[in-house]
Parts: sequence; C-alpha cells; structure tokens
Amino acid sequence: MTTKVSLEDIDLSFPGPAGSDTRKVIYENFSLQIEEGSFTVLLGPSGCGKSTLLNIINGLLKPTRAGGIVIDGEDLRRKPDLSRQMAYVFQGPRLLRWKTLAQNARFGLKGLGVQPKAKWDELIEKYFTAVGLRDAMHLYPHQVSGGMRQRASIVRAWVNEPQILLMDEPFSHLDEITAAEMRRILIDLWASEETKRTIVFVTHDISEAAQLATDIVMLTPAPSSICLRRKVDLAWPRQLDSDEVIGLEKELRHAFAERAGIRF
Ligand SMILES: Nc1ncnc2c1ncn2[C@@H]1O[C@H](COP(=O)(O)OP(=O)(O)OP(=O)(O)O)[C@@H](O)[C@H]1O
Repeated sequence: MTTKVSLEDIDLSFPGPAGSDTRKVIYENFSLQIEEGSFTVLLGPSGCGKSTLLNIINGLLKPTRAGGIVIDGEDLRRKPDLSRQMAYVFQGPRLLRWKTLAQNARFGLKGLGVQPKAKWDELIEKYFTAVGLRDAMHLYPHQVSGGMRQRASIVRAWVNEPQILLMDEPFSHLDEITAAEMRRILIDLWASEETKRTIVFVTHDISEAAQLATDIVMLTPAPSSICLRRKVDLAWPRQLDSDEVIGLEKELRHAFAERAGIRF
C-alpha cells in the first residue's frame, strides 16, 4: 500500500461565539492516512468536521497545529503547489451560468494551465462522453437538469486529471434516482481510468458509503476522532438489497451507536 495523503497530529479549533473567549475544538491530535487509488469515504454526522478535513487536505484551511500534512511524501505547507494535483466537487455544481458546460470545463483547464493546450478539446470530449453528456456539452447550465449540471461539475474536476478528487456530498441535493445514477457513473469513471485517482468522498449517508467505498473512515461528533476504519472488498455495482451491503450498513449503524452514541 502507498500512502497518498497523510494527516499527522492535527489540531484545529474555531473561535467560539462572539464575545466568548472559548474555542470550538474540531480536531485534537487527529491523524489519518489515505491510500493511493482508494475510494475513501469520510462518514460522519453533520458538524463533525468532514468538509473541514477536505479543506485541510487541499491547503485551503490551516490547522491550529499540525505534525504534517503530507501528500506523496511531501509536506503541503512547504510545497503549496501540491494542491494543484487536487480537484474539488462541491454539493452544488457551481458552474458559471454564462458559459456552456464545455466552456466551464475549459475554464478550469485554463485556470490550472494544464498542458499541452492542444489536448484540451480531446480531454473535454473524453470526459463528457464518459459521463454520457457528449451531446449536451454545448448547452448552458440553465438548459440542462440538476443531475446533468452535477455531472458537468464532475467533468470540470476530472478533466484536469487530478491525482486526488475531493468530493463534498456531491449528490446530496439530488433525488434518489438521479443520485443512484450519478454514483454508478462516478464508479464507472473511477474504475475505468488507467491511472487510478484517489477519491476522498464526504457523506453523512450510511447507504451511500456502503455503495461506494473501498475504505470507510467513520468520524464521531466534534472533537472528532475515527470511531471505525474499515476496508470494503465488494465489487460494483453493489446491490442495495444484497446480504453483504445490508450487513455492512448494519455494522456501520452499530458502530455509530456503540462508539459515537448516535442512532439511526
Ligand atoms: N470558518 C469557521 N468558523 C467557525 N466555525 C466553523 C468554520 N467552519 C466550520 N465551522 C464549524 O466547524 C464544525 C465543522 O464544520 P464542517 O463544515 O467541517 O462539518 P461537516 O461535518 O462537513 O458538516 P455537514 O455534514 O453539516 O456539512 C461545525 O460546527 C461548523 O459550524
């Protein structure tokens, strides 16, 4: 196993309510290793610090103290350029509404200065085709459905061929039928790449974690710690009503109840 991301002894707290001199502690001596090529799901209740962790990994947020924020063996704090290997997919698509879906993807390539420029069109077509949007890529965001916009935002991230994809509840605002289709598209994309991308995917949905993950990291409410870390060795597509998936969901619920005092 090769470690892609290593967070070592992280402390992070935010200022408490205005007028108080307390701080809200989110992480204390928190460490996490993420394996290269894994589909790691960070699973935890609202407010436990999942988005915060993605922001620490990509260097947007500086911890109060850290032993290391190590990407490919190098510390992000000494080499901020490492964040250029990462792409972010948010809960909402955040597309520029005056650009077509393809122009949105091109905008990202331009921003990162991805080389060679001559390959941009090829990359854009490749990834829009992979998510089934080739015929819609010249439409504007308002001309397509919410699911199509979110697919376009996945293309915008993937087209840069980042080594690490940080995905923050990307399907949580979609209806369940569209979300299920999006999960299938994402897994197909991830599984078909010759260079395996490392995905760090945030959710508070146990079923979604069971459907997607090769690695599950379950977090307690803040101050947050890892209450369960588990590999999932099941092929895709995973059937929601299979004994394995139902068993895994039960195990995750049980762990939340036993170790974090949370019942679903
Ligand atoms: N800039 C900030 N200043 C103060 N508090 C913050 C800041 N950013 C996040 N927090 C607090 O830190 C905690 C963790 O936030 P975070 O968004 O990481 O949680 P989360 O697990 O992703 O939650 P959700 O699933 O609801 O998105 C929350 O209590 C949040 O209010």
